[in-house]
Amino acid sequence: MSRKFFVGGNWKMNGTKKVADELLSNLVKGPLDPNVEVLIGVPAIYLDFVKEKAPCNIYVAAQNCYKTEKGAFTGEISPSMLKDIGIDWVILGHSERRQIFQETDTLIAEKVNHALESGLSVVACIGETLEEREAGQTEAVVAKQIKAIKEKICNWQNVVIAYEPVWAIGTGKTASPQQAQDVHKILRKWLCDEVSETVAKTTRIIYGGSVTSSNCRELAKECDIDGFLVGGASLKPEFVEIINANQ
Ligand SMILES: O=C[C@H](O)COP(=O)(O)O
Repeated sequence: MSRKFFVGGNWKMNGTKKVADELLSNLVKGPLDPNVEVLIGVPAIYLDFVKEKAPCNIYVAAQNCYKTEKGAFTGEISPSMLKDIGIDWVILGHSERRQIFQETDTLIAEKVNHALESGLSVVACIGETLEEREAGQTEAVVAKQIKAIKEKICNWQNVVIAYEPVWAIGTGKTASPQQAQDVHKILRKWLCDEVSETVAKTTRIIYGGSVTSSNCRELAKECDIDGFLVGGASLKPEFVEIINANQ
């Protein structure tokens, strides 16, 4: 069962309308490998603007959403609001949400469940800190994070898992292809043992953490790395090269 390569660019809290236009024209110019699914994670305020302009081969994603449809949750946006403006994807559980905004495994799992039930597809992020890796806890940490999600959802069809070691995000310290492959393999085995063999074989597990045009090809060669979630480099012209890492 083959898994289509998936590359997301997470703009985080960056950009203006002008920058969004430039990034979109870079993607339109491409050319992009047609065998890759491409997503851009856009700040909430620009979602409508970008969705109107993005070509249909680029998924536009929110970077967060809340776990209920509506109500007194000042500052939050709901999956149904995203659907209302034509957005079909959301990134949830990013380490910046976990660390800076104190989002717990449980809250993230609830958000993933509600987003899926509302008809969104989800990039669900997990990953260990440097301290956890050095303490030999990587496997336990990612298993705990993915288990929390498993306990809340019943369908993995619209889920992409992003393994993003916190120590590699925005630091320039990419995981080596072997380090990333080791964790992706553990995650796939976990899915096989705890969910099903089919889910293990079909779910994309993408890597994030200082991916650039210089290291993407080596990472892409690993059999359990099904793509990337790219931060800083998604704001540069080299994002096209990362999308085309398999060519
Ligand atoms: O969502 C993307 C990750 O946080 C990776 O960011 P980065 O490529 O800037 O390290």
